[in-house]
Amino acid sequence: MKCPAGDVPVLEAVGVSQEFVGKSSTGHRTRIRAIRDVSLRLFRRQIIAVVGESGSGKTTLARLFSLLYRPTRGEIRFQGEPVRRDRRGRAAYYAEVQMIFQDPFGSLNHLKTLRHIIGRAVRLHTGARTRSDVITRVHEALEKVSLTPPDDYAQRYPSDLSGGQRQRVAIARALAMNPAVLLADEPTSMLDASIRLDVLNLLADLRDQEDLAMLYITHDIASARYLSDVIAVMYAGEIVEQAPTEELIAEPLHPYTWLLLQSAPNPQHYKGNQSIGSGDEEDSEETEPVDVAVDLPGCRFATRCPRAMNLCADERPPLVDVGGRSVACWLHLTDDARPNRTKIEI
Ligand SMILES: Nc1ncnc2c1ncn2[C@@H]1O[C@H](COP(=O)(O)OP(=O)(O)OP(=O)(O)O)[C@@H](O)[C@H]1O
Repeated sequence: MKCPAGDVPVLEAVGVSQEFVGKSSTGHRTRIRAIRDVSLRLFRRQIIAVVGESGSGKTTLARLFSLLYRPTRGEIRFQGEPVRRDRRGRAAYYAEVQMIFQDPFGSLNHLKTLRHIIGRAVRLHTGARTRSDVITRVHEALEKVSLTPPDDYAQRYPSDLSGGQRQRVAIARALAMNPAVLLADEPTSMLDASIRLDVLNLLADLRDQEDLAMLYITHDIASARYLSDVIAVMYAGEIVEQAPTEELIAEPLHPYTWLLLQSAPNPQHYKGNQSIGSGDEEDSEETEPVDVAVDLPGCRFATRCPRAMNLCADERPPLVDVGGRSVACWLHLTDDARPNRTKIEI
């Protein structure tokens, strides 16, 4: 993939794999390869959407970036440097890389006011120490997410707020630390359809106003299209295609991307109205997702792929550069393994 010239990625995964010990569908202990050899580079002011169906490894990738897991292989880098995992290294990282979770209610302490919730984060991760400094930062953060007047909201409890307002509080808490990166794992999936668009618009505005980079994790390719500059499509723990958003939508190269787009709602239907991501899209897939506990030699999508060839079941396609985009599919490799752009028609 083409990258902004000369820039160092603000956040990067380099050849990252994550394995768990779990049970296979037959009940035996087995190695689950949740993420396999994933590399991703996020630049300042860029929004990358990571899209894929349930079980494709999106949350595991977000957890690797939030240091909740130590990768089995590969490394996470911040501003070009491997992330240190000792106490001070983590504290420095969390001051720059903040996470927003799916469930805004679960991630907020119900017994505390917003002033306490956001103020605690301010005291822990910024230089603000005096009461008035902390309150100023809390009010600024509430204003940035349009919870105004801030001194009124600061006295409220999460239970006084709607789902969308709670997600705004979670975003305000993250912003109060002046981070460089937001990791947003399905931030709208538990909200009413009518307020999803508001939260997406807020995230888009914050990228511009706060110079933020964002990793937006979603199963909903429609919202990925709405918000992101680049889409990375994951399938069974691997990135199978990555491209600038409009190029990927206009001309998907991987058959899985093509199928994802076919099952997404018609863009004309949701663009400009409030119905982004009904949440039903992934159910429209009729075939079963691949079992990541089973180690297949070839392409992991081959058993579901309408364009599969004999080769696909035997050999894993590498992720190659095809005209400035990345795709892992034998359809795009010529006999002598040079990348080749083939229009997908299924
Ligand atoms: N702690 C764990 N132990 C064992 N297996 C796990 C663990 N976490 C994830 N997995 C497995 O790794 C694979 C990827 O899971 P992950 O939650 O990252 O996918 P996802 O794309 O985020 O799915 P969803 O949208 O349903 O959350 C799945 O097969 C899952 O069962």
